[in-house]
Amino acid sequence: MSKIVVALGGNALGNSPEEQLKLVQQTAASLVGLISKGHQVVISHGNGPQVGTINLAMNYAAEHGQSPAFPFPECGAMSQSYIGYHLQQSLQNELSKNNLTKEVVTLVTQVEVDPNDPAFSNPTKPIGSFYDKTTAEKIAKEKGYVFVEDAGRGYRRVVASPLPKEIVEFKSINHLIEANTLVIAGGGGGVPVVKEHGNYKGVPAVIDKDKSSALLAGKIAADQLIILTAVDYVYVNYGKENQLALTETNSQQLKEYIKENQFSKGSMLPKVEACLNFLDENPSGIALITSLENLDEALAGKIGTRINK
Ligand SMILES: Nc1ncnc2c1ncn2[C@@H]1O[C@H](COP(=O)(O)OP(=O)(O)O)[C@@H](O)[C@H]1O
Ligand SMILES: NC(=O)OP(=O)(O)O
Repeated sequence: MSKIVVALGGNALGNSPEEQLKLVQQTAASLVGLISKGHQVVISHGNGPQVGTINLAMNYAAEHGQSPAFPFPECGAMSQSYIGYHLQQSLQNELSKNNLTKEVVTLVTQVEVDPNDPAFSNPTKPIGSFYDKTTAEKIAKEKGYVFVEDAGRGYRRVVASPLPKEIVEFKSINHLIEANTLVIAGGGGGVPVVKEHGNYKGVPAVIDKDKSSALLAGKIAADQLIILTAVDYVYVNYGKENQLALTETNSQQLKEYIKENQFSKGSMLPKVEACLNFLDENPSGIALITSLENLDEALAGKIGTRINK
């Protein structure tokens, strides 16, 4: 039996609640397949597009006098319950279909960050929709948001993405795992909080969920970290004619590729860094980066980038 942390990419979860539910249902079938083989699975997920959409909607309602203003950390918490609800329901239905008895729970998770993290003055985390350059420039002017080009897919608003330091609810997550409950935790990387005079306080940022998932995987001594996104492999020379899929690789080789700037900031780079962090914590572990839609094929060893220490 292996202990496996599976992190679902926010961008791989579609563009609407309907698309997301369909993709989550499909992934739930693969995850329950793992559980039925006796593996212990812990689930986390991203929230980039979702928290951006929630924030946009809340700001719009507030600007039109139809709702009070909702701070950014509250939007992060909403994204955890929105995605957690889809995951929870899909997993419950799939477990029941397979005659498996297991509790499923989503834990609203706060993750402590350093208030002096330099990330607060250098936004890198893409959130919300993709825009063309002209529209992005117009919104940036109107709202003061920062936009960047995101891995060849268009322009997106970026927010600060401080490093995760501590998972506030870690003990509860661990109790639930030990009680054989299927836990969904650390959604959207966790709602970022700082400690002020001994009290936690939410801060406007989006923690990279791959980094939080790696932290969680290290803390529970997971054997595997599986990062599910929109591409089947990590590539070198991504998007170029000589693009090459990495099937088996290791920390040393990936560090060399990072030096060559092979992985885009705010998308593939944090995933690769998260895998390196996990393998530093657990050198006998395995990290896998592959697509959400083809998880079964990846679990069968047919696709995906496998990373060893
Ligand atoms: N070297 C690379 N190999 C594979 N994908 C890359 C690479 N560089 C950038 N990407 C982009 O990174 C994306 C995954 O990051 P992102 O969309 O932020 O993930 P998530 O699914 O966690 O939301 C891929 O869909 C791809 O567009
Ligand atoms: N929070 C986070 O890392 O989200 P994505 O997976 O959507 O980038």
